[in-house]
Amino acid sequence: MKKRVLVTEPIPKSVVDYLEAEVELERWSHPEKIPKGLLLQKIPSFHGLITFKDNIDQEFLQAASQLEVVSNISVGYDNFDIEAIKRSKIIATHTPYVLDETVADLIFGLILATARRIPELHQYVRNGKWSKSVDISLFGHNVHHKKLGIIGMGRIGEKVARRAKVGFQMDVCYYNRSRNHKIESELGAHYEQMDELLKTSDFILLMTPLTEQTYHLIDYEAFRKMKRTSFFINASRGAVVDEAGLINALENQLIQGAGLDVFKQEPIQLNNPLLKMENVVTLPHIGSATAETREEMKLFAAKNMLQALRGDTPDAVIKELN
Ligand SMILES: NC(=O)C1=CN([C@@H]2O[C@H](COP(=O)(O)OP(=O)(O)OC[C@H]3O[C@@H](n4cnc5c(N)ncnc54)[C@H](OP(=O)(O)O)[C@@H]3O)[C@@H](O)[C@H]2O)C=CC1
Ligand SMILES: O=CC(=O)O
Repeated sequence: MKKRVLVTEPIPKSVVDYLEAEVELERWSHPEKIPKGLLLQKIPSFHGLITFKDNIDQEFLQAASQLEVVSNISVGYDNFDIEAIKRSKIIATHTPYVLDETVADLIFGLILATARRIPELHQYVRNGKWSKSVDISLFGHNVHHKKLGIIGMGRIGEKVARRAKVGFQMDVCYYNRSRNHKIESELGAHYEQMDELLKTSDFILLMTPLTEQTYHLIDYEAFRKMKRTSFFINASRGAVVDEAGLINALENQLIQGAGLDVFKQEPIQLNNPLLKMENVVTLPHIGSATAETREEMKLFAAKNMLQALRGDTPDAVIKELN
């Protein structure tokens, strides 16, 4: 008898066909997330779950009596309670590498949009304000040859560093808990302690995972150390920043602007003060959201699932569970 897999995110036909060759599939294909109650009701009859952002917590795991594998369609897995999964012996996988270039492209888009004020000027043209040469008060700032500080120089950070060094001749420094010797020797990016990076960078990119250690890693005190002319970019997870501290820092002009793909609460609430600030560019968590890359991520998640259900080691088991 075929094993049963539940997929709670829309997937393309190619991935459906790939999975159905080996397993019996049930799909939740609505644009809105599956309600938690319904997921808990359904999950006892499944061996596998392919998910995008469902919370895989203790309550879910208790209900998932036959579950063997949970496969996340994303590289970040802060929606997983890793300690609870360890105790359950369920295999958990994610989708690293396939999205790195795409997310790095988006991050450069955010850097450029923020420094060159692209959304604001786009609106200026559309609102019919372009009647003479653009006033100096609307000029942006250079990106090329500036200093980029990356907090979290991992797979995606490296791709951003490459773009910054090769395409924009930027001075790139980074902070991690451990040294990334490859990026130092290949690109000449240099390691700096966090304080030094905060004090000297023109652009500060946050690219760590969200963990207990990184929760509110950047708070008001961190913004106080940054240059008043600096731009803060976050494409990691909203909770790696203390969002109230960021709002405060922007209101007090401790930094010049921010480019944000991720927020404390997603979707963002419309009364969030960040949405009223001209010097803040906001995106709806779309780092990996191109048609090509999302399809590749879904295929990768499906491969991880089938490998695990066959008893093989999946290509991308979450490292704490390896
Ligand atoms: N906006 C979007 O759409 C997307 C967001 N993301 C987010 O980006 C994150 C990073 O992805 P990826 O590059 O693949 O991950 P990696 O694991 O490859 O890189 C993460 C880096 O963060 C560093 N890091 C981890 N913990 C700390 C810490 N406490 N202090 C300082 N540095 C730390 C790690 O170095 P070390 O261990 O040496 O400290 C590592 O270099 C994902 O977890 C996800 O949350 C990912 C894809 C798309
Ligand atoms: O945020 C997206 C991810 O892949 O992580």
